[in-house]
Amino acid sequence: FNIGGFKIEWPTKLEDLNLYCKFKECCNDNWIKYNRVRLVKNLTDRVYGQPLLNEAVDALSAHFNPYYPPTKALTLSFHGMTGTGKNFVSKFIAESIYKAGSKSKYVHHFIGRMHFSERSKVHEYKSDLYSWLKGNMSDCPQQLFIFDEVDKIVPEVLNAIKPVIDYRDNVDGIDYSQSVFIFLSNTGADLINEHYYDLHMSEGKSREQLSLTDFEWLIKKGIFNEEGGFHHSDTIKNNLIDHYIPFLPLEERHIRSCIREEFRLKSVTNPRKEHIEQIMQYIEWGPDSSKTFSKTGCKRIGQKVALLVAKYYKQYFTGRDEL
Ligand SMILES: Nc1ncnc2c1ncn2[C@@H]1O[C@H](COP(=O)(O)OP(=O)(O)OP(=O)(O)O)[C@@H](O)[C@H]1O
Repeated sequence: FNIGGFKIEWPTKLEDLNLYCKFKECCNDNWIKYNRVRLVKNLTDRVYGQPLLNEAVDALSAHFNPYYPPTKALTLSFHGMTGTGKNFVSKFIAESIYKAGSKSKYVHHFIGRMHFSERSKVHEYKSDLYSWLKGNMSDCPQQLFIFDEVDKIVPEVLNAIKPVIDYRDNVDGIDYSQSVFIFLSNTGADLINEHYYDLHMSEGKSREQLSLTDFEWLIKKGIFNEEGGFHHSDTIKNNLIDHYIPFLPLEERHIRSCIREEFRLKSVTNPRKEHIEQIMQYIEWGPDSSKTFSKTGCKRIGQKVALLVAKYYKQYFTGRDEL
């Protein structure tokens, strides 16, 4: 409407009100801005034994390069055994893009076993997923979708996202190219572990000397053939996954670092040696005879440390010896 010759437009969405976006998350640069430095710092300081993540960082930096807008959604597929850091790293990625981190309304987390596991519902899942993605992206094109436990997703469901992650500017008038999809699974973990073990033992390569090409072909072959969400999937057939990132199995030095970090998070900067050893007792090692890797990575270490800190609270925080 017009007041004294000034044209005033009534906002159609709450987000059009500047004040609203100061306090509530909106789809703009104040709330969504990729921060490479923050991501690198978190990965370097807090994630142990995964040097190949550098490639994921480069992929994200290229995707968010303001001078070369992306031509398709970025798709990363993380593979590795349990407790090696797939969810942990996804959280840091969310924090590097969204001010609100994983709590952002633009970050979506699906869990295979919980959301897409019933074979009889495959058609329903596909159409629901497609319309849901479309709805969200029409609201804001910069979304992060994390699909956890892809190996538990009924095969074919993920074919529904093919049009969304394909090389197209827009589908039905919606721009999908700015979004990021991360798929997490244990699929291919045995192949990754065996291959790493071979490279390490027979060729003497350290994990820092490895590159993505040592693993990508292996993972791609494995996930296409193994049961699960990518089994014979169109997404793989059409090369729509941009990078397959292997999460390497963790060794003793990494597990010790995880234990120390968990103590630090509970304000214990100088844990007792015997307490560290006590937690090491819980860890199961493999493969069979060599016992080089933790079978559960750093999973559950946080809970074990919490238990010890609670039990020895007085010793740690008051300097007194009684329990
Ligand atoms: N590489 C790592 N460096 C440091 N901490 C780690 C690492 N891997 C796992 N952790 C610790 O273990 C916890 C569990 O790891 P996370 O949930 O990321 O495992 P995951 O690979 O996603 O396992 P799953 O396949 O079972 O889902 C993390 O919250 C983190 O505290």
